[in-house]
Amino acid sequence: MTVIGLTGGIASGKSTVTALLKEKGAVIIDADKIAREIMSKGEPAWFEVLNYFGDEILNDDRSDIDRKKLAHIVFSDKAKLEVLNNITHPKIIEEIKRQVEEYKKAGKKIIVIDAALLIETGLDKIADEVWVVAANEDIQLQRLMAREKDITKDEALKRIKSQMPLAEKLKFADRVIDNNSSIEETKKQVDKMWTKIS
Ligand SMILES: CC(C)(COP(=O)(O)OP(=O)(O)OC[C@H]1O[C@@H](n2cnc3c(N)ncnc32)[C@H](O)[C@@H]1O)[C@@H](O)C(=O)NCCC(=O)NCCS
Ligand SMILES: Nc1ncnc2c1ncn2[C@@H]1O[C@H](COP(=O)(O)OP(=O)(O)OP(=O)(O)O)[C@@H](O)[C@H]1O
Repeated sequence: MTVIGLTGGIASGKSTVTALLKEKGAVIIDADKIAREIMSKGEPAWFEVLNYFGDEILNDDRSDIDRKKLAHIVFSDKAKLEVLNNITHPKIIEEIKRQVEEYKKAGKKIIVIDAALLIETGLDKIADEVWVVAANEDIQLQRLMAREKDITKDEALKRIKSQMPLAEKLKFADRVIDNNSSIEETKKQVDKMWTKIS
């Protein structure tokens, strides 16, 4: 049984790599999905987030948090990002740990935690191995802007800069997947790594 902590900057290719690992039989714990769930309407984080950021972060029919509005606020203001992190991270960490235990009990052999903030949240400590998906900042920016059509270059850069630099992340890496070239090249690296762990 191996717990892999898969990390990398925004749009570095984590989802692309986890999709390949899933095809091979790994189970995936997606931190972004958990973050959305713990902040959905009526959940404790929903109330805490609204309490601090106010109703203006709601969408027009007030049925949900407008993630674009919230992103605009927190990625332009370090202190506010820290408040959001302080509200959400303990809950995300708790849920990820719960899922890891559940999968272990179910006898799953390879468990992957897909989290951009794996190291920042200390979740690397519950992983047997840390894998870093590496993409240079210009590639990250290019792919992020192609994926999120309505994000401005300034917003994209702010989000990239709000994260731990790749060079720092690499210090924690047991394995590195270079995702600067084609998906085919990335797949070859993942295939090789899979044979080593399975
Ligand atoms: C700010 C929010 C509303 C923006 O939502 P949006 O739908 O635009 O983005 P999404 O949640 O899909 O995240 C996309 C990527 O943004 C980056 N990102 C998200 N949160 C953060 C953060 N707190 N700090 C730095 N980067 C972040 C990550 O690379 C992530 O993969 C949302 O990201 C959020 O609630 N973040 C706080 C929770 C968190 O830390 N999530 C990441 C867990 S690893
Ligand atoms: N090697 C590649 N060549 C071309 N495009 C790629 C490659 N790898 C990923 N992409 C594309 O780049 C974008 C970002 O990749 P992906 O969504 O896998 O990154 P991520 O790290 O999971 O992002 P996030 O931090 O937002 O969760 C996607 O649109 C994806 O299809």
